[in-house]
Amino acid sequence: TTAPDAGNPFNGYTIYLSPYYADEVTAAAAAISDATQKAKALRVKDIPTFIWFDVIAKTPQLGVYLADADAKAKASGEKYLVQIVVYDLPDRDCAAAASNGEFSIANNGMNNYRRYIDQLVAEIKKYPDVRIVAVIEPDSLANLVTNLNVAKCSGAQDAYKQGTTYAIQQLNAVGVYMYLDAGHAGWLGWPANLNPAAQLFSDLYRAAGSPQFVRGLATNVANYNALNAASPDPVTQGNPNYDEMHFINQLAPQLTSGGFPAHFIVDQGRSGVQGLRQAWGDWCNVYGAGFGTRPTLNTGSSLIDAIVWIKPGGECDGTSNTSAARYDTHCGIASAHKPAPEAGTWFQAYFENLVKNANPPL
Ligand SMILES: O=[N+]([O-])c1ccc(O[C@@H]2O[C@H](CO)[C@@H](O[C@@H]3O[C@H](CO)[C@@H](O[C@@H]4O[C@H](CO)[C@@H](O)[C@H](O)[C@H]4O)[C@H](O)[C@H]3O)[C@H](O)[C@H]2O)cc1
Ligand SMILES: [Mg+2]
Repeated sequence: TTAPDAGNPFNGYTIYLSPYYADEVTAAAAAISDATQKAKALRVKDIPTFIWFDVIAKTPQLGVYLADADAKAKASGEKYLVQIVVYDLPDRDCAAAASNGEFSIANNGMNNYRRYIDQLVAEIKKYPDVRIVAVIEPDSLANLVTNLNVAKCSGAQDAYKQGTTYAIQQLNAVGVYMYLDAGHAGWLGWPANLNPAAQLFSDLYRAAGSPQFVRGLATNVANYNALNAASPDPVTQGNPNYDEMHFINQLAPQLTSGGFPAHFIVDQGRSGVQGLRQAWGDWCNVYGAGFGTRPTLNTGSSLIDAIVWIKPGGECDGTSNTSAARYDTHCGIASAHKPAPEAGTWFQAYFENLVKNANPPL
């Protein structure tokens, strides 16, 4: 492959709008009777989100999106960038129940995962003119920092490291710009977690051969923290890194000294409203959340390439059905909007609140 362009990979690119999410939003708006809210909801169609490849069956769809972006680029003369999330490790989401994936380590999981990555790579190879930015495996390495006391996480440690290494090496070979998932300020941002996190990320990066297309880390994926909080949310009490900016400013130099000169992208898709949670660890369908700062390269920090919307607002975090196989107690607590459908499926009431509570307003 060619070497990566220096600097911010988003610079000069038109971000491809996910047709999948656009269809979800169109259907959602159709179900809203209030004219003002309906109009606001429809505006979300034009806001770029990341496309999640959470099952191997979706991998051929990447080729469809890349072909579409390629055609749009050739028709308009613009350069197109497609935002994806790679999210299918075996024993996925090891500290929770809500987003458990299709592959298990015990059942040929590593071979299946390599096949999943290989299928993404095969689609990517067909469209060399379309730029891809990928967030790599939300909730994987972060769980190895704080949850090795959870049996499923300690059991998944090698698979997560080997799987992530395979993914970044294979995607690097086809020029995909990558940001590894790094939890958020309320997870790895606690002072006690910072150095272990920096150690884990930089060790893995160097052991993989410092892949040149690995640009850095993604933070706050599917979480609700402010990038720059006007004042610390009460639940952050005790953590001086009370927002993503503080977390990033503390983490970046430790990564650089570990040989990983990381830049960042920060999810603000559901960060419009602060002060919602009973506890900072509340992550499931937090009630009252609003769409946050619109995606932009005007981030206010040379460490941050872009503010982005990674978790598509309206897609559920997890079911509130206590008898469901993937029921996680975090989706049944006071902070959580109930009743909620299965993770990844459309949560209409939640979406309507995101629209209503959007800050800045839609
Ligand atoms: O003051 N002190 O002295 C002190 C001492 C120790 C402290 O411990 C810290 O407490 C934190 C909670 O405050 C914990 O952070 C939570 O960890 C969970 C995983 O275990 C995360 O859950 C994931 O969230 C994802 C979406 O983000 C979901 O997609 C995914 O399914 C879901 O699993 C939460 O976000 C995240 O907020 C830290 O681990 C923990 O180390 C804290 C303070
Ligand atoms: Mg999840």
